[in-house]
Formats: sequence, C-alpha cells, structure tokens
Amino acid sequence: MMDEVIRVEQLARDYRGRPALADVSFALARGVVLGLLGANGAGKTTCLQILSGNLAPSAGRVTILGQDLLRAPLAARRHIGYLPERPPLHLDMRVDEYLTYCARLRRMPRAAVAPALARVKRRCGLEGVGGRLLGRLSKGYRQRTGLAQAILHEPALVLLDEPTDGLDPVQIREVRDLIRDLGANHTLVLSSHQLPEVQAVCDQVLILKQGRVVHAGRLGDTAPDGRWYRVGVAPDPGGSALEPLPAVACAELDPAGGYRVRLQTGVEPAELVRQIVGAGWGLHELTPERTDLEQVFLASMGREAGDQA
Ligand SMILES: Nc1ncnc2c1ncn2[C@@H]1O[C@H](COP(=O)(O)OP(=O)(O)OP(=O)(O)O)[C@@H](O)[C@H]1O
Repeated sequence: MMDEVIRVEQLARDYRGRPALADVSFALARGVVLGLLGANGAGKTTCLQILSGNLAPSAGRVTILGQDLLRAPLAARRHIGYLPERPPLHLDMRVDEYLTYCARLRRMPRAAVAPALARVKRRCGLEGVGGRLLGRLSKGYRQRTGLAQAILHEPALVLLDEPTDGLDPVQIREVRDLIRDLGANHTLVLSSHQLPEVQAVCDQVLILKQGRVVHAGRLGDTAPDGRWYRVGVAPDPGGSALEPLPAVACAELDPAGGYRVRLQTGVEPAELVRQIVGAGWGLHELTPERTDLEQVFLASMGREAGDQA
C-alpha cells in the first residue's frame, strides 16, 4: 500500500487461555481514520493497548512505518501517540507542567519543547489554561489535554480509546471536531461503541465481536446523502408515482406498509415533503431508515464470530 502507516497481521491476545483478540489484520494509509466498533468486552481496548506497544500480543505482528513494534519498539513507538481509556493525567500538575513532563518522557530535545507545547495547545484549544491544575479542569478539558499529549511529538499514528466517553454533548461535539481535524494529517485509530461517532469521524470501520473481526469496510457509502426514508402517502399514489419526483432517486414498496424512498444525493427530506404535498398528496409518515452502518453493525452482532462479511 502506498504511504502505509500501520500494518497489523494476525494479531492475537489470550488472557489465561481465553482469546480476547484473535486473527485481527488490517493496514492503513496516511490520513485514514479507522473506527474500532464492538460491544463491551469485544477486544477494542486490548487491540489499542497492543497497537500502542503497551501490551504484548500472544501472536501476530504490528509494523509502524516499516518498523516492527516488537523487534524495534523504540523506533516504532516514536511514531505513535496514544490516549488510553483512562489517560494517565497527574491531577496535581498544571497543564503546561504535565505537557512538559510528557515531552521529557518522549525525550524531545529541550529546545523543541516550548514550540511543541504552543502548537498542541493551539490545536487542542488549551491556550488559556496552561497554568490550571489538571484536577480542577472539566472532563472535556482533561480530554483535550490527553489528546494534546498524544500529538505532542507529531506522531504519524494516533490511537484514541473511547475519546468522548463520559463527556457532555457540547464537549462531545468539540472533541469530535478536534478528532476530525487531527484526521486531516494523522492516521487515526479510535474505539467507540457509539455508531454516530464512528459515522461522523471515520473513513473506515472494523467491527469486533468476541475478539474477532466480523466486519471491515469503508464508510464512504454511509454518508447522510442519498439516505433511505420510510414514506407514508395518502391516498396511495403507488411507488411508480413517487419515482418521477425530482427529490427521489428510487422508490419501492415497503412490505411493512408505505414506501421506502431513497433521496437524490444532497437533497434534504424537506424538499421531498414539498414535492409530495405539491403533487396534491397527503404525507403521514417520513422516517429516516437506519443508516447503513447501523444495519451493518446489527447484522455483524448477529453474525457468529469467525464468519467475516
Ligand atoms: N487484564 C485482563 N485480564 C483478564 N482478562 C482481560 C483483561 N483485560 C481484558 N480482559 C478480557 O478480554 C476481553 C476483551 O476486553 P477489552 O477490554 O479489550 O474489550 P473492549 O472492547 O475494550 O470493552 P469495553 O468497551 O468494555 O472497554 C474481555 O472479555 C475482558 O474481560
């Protein structure tokens, strides 16, 4: 793969003879954001701990920019930034102090520390809080600090374990915006059990079930454009009467009653409402269908681990 940042081959991890991760393989190019999805206990954290070099796999190989993570851990880990599920924040430290400490741990040259701090604080919206104690910051700001330490050394690969877990809706939006922004020039792997989150920020998805990959795919075709809606129209005009409407890409009979309609790319559902009403029909239902990702996720959860899609 051109410009490959990470390659994972047949990764496995057992805990006391029980597999927590089995036969996980994937490769990511620069700038790709991968979402790791799965129910609690599916193996997401175990996977990220291994990819970050903090947990040894029972089998398999991880290569970061051509460096084998097990054979050349220092060289490989230089390219990795990691935000664990519980960030190792020292609550009695001030933000600047903590980030300087992280820079030292990373063995950054002394002269590079101040510019790096200024850069990540700007990037993560921490400019006004350098002197604040971590213990006094809101959870959203602590998470920003966690993200800041993960990108301090400008790693090619950033690993984020449930980055918005426990945040309020406003903080979630801010951290998601930040993640999307980071995705523009880093390769990202993030875990989540929230489908909308993965939908909003990821290019690719890997769904784990009992440690195995049950689905791997791109998210390109799950964009909100061209979505399916359930449509109820009275008097019943028939699907073939709906299809000529300019907003409609295709219409079919829904066995559960009414119609399933896919909108033209970029068309808002309000436009469909106008056109149906404009044609003299009454609209009594317009419901977005589950996104493709939800359908894929639910189908994958039902699928036996091992029979990959
Ligand atoms: N230190 C450990 N010792 C024994 N078993 C473990 C250990 N860590 C994880 N496991 C087991 O490995 C499996 C995968 O756990 P993991 O934490 O990776 O899942 P997860 O998908 O991250 O779940 P969550 O969403 O709850 O964080 C689970 O069955 C868990 O009980």
